[in-house]
Amino acid sequence: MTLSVWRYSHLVLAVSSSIFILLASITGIILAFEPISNRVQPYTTNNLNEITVAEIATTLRENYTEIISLEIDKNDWVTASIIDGEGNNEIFYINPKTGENLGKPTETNSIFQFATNLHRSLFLKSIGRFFIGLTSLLLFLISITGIFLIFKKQGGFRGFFRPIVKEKFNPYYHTLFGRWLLIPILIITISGVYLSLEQFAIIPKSKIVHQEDTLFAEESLLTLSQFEIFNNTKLSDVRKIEFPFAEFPDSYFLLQLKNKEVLVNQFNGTIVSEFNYPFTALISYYSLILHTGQASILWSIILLLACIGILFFMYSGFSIALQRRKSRIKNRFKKDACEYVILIGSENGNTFHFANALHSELIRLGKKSFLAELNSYKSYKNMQQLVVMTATYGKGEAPTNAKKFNALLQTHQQGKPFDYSVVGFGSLAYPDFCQFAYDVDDMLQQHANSNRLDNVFTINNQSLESFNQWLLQWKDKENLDIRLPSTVINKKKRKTYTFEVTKNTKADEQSDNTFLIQLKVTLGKVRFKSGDLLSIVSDKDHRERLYSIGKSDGNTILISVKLHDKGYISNRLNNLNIGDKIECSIVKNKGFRLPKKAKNVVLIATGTGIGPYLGMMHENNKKSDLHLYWGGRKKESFNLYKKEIDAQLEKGNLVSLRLALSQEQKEKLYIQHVLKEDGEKISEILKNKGVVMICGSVVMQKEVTNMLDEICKKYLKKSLSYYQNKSAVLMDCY
Ligand SMILES: Cc1cc2nc3c(=O)[nH]c(=O)nc-3n(C[C@H](O)[C@H](O)[C@H](O)COP(=O)(O)O)c2cc1C
Repeated sequence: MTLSVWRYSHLVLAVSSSIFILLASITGIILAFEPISNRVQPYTTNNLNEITVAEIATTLRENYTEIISLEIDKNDWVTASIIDGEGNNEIFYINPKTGENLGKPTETNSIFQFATNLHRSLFLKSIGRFFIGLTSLLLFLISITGIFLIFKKQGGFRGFFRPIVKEKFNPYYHTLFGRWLLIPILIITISGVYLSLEQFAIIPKSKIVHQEDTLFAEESLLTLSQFEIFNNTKLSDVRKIEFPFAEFPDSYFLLQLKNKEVLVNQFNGTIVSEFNYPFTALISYYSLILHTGQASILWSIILLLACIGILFFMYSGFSIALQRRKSRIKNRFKKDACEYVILIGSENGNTFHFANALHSELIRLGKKSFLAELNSYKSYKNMQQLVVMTATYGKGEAPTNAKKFNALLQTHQQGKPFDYSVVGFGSLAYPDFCQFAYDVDDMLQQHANSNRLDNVFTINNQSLESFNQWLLQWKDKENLDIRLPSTVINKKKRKTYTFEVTKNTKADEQSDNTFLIQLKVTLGKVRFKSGDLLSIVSDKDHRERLYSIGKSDGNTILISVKLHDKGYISNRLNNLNIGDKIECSIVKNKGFRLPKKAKNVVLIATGTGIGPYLGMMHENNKKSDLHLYWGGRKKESFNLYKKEIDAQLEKGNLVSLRLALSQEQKEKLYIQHVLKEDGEKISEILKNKGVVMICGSVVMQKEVTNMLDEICKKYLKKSLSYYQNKSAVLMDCY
């Protein structure tokens, strides 16, 4: 079954039952407090497993003249029903150890009564009960479809417990909490359905008929404390004890235990009849206990969390669905009238956001642009430019709305030649980064009349900065004055801090136009770790630039920057002098931190990608063995970092260093070549639970991951994705 069918069922079930689920969860939250509040009542006893039936029966006989019954409810409160000296029936809680009267049972708190009625029947008697039962069933089906969605998301059955890639808040926590609360929710729903079926007598309640002994044995008078069955039975196993109503041989003790009922001769304690409850009665008993959370505070807390979780799932689920709905397409012109065609491949709607931005800019510039999903690919009579923007899902597969593209491409031909560009949206956290974009590029290359304008451009984590980079290069080729609309730029505001420059090496003093700048926050404390990102927003075009940071002495930030001629922010940073101030914010990047547990870590970087590693070496107080591979152009290129690296080598914070200096010999030597030479060592590290980290450009990342894949296949007989799935390969590339 396809992803969309599961997703559609999940959503339809949720929408159709949302009001009832809402009511059931809110009342469920209130009711979860009932067993918790009951537990703190003075009648609650925690030692029922230390008291035998013989002890309590003897105590009661000593204290009261006539006893009718003794009952232990789901809160472990013990109630005695007796006839007093004046012949009145009295019911009260007792201390099971001493038999002391602890007071009369009080009415259930009115809030709990109200919530119980609403939860059970919506105050609508049978009809309400029916809807509540149905809601349980629907919630059960929602959970089942949810399980399949998690399988799909995590790349199969085995991936169920794998770490979830952290994307946006709602999808991430919807999946994470979904996994945690799955079992309690399944238990709530199955027990709810069972109790409803029983209410409507679809599952019959079992009746017990004892086969009584007709000999009515009266001989061998024993005291209650001598009854074997009474001595062998603890109160924790008892639900109710009915005492004999008269001193006749055909009047027995009736012991209702958790799993059976026993008739006991009142004179000698022999078992007259014993009846194990049928399976249905046990299920009924445990359904009630599990559904209400009585009998265990821990379980009632879990139920409480599950009900809160259900409310969160409703909120996050609907907002995910809304986000997808936002990806509606609005076209002003007919498809055959347009010179620009933008085709989208998207699962969760984010790619639409970018495609819409380009589409509206083209319209603003008076161009005729047509927007469509990849699955609606047709022939476009006047198309001159095709832009495909697509996400990748699963194991490098097409998103749902792009699955048919390949087939459609074979069916629909384009009459005129056209240029095309492919922009891949993906995440480096997945083994097959933007794979579907590369596949689309291959498909289009085979297509008659197509002319590829540029290589596939990949965008990690919906980076606005990368999208803008692509837009700049594309608009130059198209000679268009495109600007990113503010709806795209102002996605979210981050908390900013004022930083002061404490060191700046300046680009003109180094080869390769790179420099190292050190910043310290001026006021308050800002928390960050090496590998996090520093965000600087340009006051000119309001675009955000992100730099990987290293954490250095005294909570200072260290970044390595390449100066670009036209780069506004890199020029601004380069021109800063010691003592100058700059406003920046910190973006947490938890997926790219120095691993706490790995004994060996391989650090791979080219150029300024070394920045976070400078901090990581500094932070390496657990003394993992760090092995650095760095790629640059010349010997002098490394001078900027040499002093610091030598110091770290000396301290033992860095164990080995290998440089790949491309222009220092006749044949170009790149970082992947050096990695190949050290293939065996790297494979040993991966095999022994070590971690490989990669930081730098996406181009380098592609070469390096290809080489690592080769190494893994050669030495470990496994592909790199095996280690990526185990979070043994961390990447931060741009
Ligand atoms: C379940 C799941 C699987 C993904 N698989 C990949 C993948 O294999 N390769 C990749 O580059 N990105 C992968 N991604 C990242 C998405 O392609 C990326 O976040 C994209 O920007 C989402 O765009 P959309 O919201 O338009 O669907 C995956 C994301 C999710 C949630």
